Amino acid sequence: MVAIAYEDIVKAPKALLHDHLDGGLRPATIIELAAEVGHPLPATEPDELARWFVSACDSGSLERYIATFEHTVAVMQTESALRRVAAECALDLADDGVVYAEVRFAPEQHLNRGLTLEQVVEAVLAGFAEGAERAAAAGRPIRIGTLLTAMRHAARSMEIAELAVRFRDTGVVGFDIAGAEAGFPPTRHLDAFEYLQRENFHFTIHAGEAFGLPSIWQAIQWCGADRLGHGVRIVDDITGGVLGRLAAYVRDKRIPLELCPSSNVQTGAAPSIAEHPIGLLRDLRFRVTVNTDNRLMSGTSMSREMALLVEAFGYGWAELQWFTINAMKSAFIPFDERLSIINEVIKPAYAKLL
Ligand SMILES: O=c1[nH]cnc2c1ncn2[C@H]1C[C@H](O)[C@@H](CO)O1
Ligand SMILES: [Zn+2]
Repeated sequence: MVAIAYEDIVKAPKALLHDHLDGGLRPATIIELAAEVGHPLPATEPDELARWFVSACDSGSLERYIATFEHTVAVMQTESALRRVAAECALDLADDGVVYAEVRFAPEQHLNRGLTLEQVVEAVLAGFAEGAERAAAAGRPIRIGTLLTAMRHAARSMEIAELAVRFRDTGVVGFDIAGAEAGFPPTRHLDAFEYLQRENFHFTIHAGEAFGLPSIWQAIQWCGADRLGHGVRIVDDITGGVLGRLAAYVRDKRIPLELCPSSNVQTGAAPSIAEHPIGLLRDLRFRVTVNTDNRLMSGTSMSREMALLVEAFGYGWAELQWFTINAMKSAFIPFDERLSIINEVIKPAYAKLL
């Protein structure tokens, strides 16, 4: 098999479903914005700060990993900062060859300097639009959908779900809950999920990352999640290649798994990339997608995640196309729009590579 060059992975179109806005800031931007608001940082030089995030997140604990977001959330408290961070996010993803991305963030975390929830969402949407416009002008078109996240330890999920529905025609394509998983089961937010179902809206739930099967079961069978954020611990219901009832349900219903290999190794959800359950789940034909989670905290990108899998599992273009089409099929934008990206952008590009 011919080895795949990293530059070629960058050029190939990729689709990303699980990326946090506050987990993907440019280190230099954090430093500039922190200076403006007087927020103290653990490092003051971009490369050093980048290394600090990755090593602080390498602890094997989701809670300690999430604690590092203190430094990104602190500098995302004004309309101009939110707009800039969102625009740079769109540009960075487009530069990495991402043609479709769903980027999520929790509006409730950006109210410390007096913004309203609406102002926060409007600023981020304006930033994505600006970034996507600049990327298209540079010859790298990208479509970005926004997901609004509610924090699972807090009690604002209903309010955030209503906010998401209010912005459904202006760029918000779905809803999510995130934050520490152990002790905060999805059913805590059942009213929000039931509301979203009545509204015919889409949502994913972080589940099966730091907690196991009960979390996945609740997310799907109680809350009605369209997709699983991570969902990697579904392997606990697979023994010797034999699927238990929950794993069988997830596979039979083609429930998309938003797998995030590097992030999972950092938080201890997987021992290494080579031993990541993505290998098994792909072999068993689950609806597997590859994602970044937090590019800053993992020092990663979509191309890097793909390259790590190529190296660890010997994947070729056929597998990379499969992951990409799986993600595009599982996106929260309308079916006809998904199909046109698959048929007009993804398939023609991979046809030249296969
Ligand atoms: O992988 C994750 N699991 C649970 N929560 C997460 C993960 N990555 C980021 N978060 C949290 C921290 C962010 O501040 C929040 C919204 O993006 O979501
Ligand atoms: Zn996440």
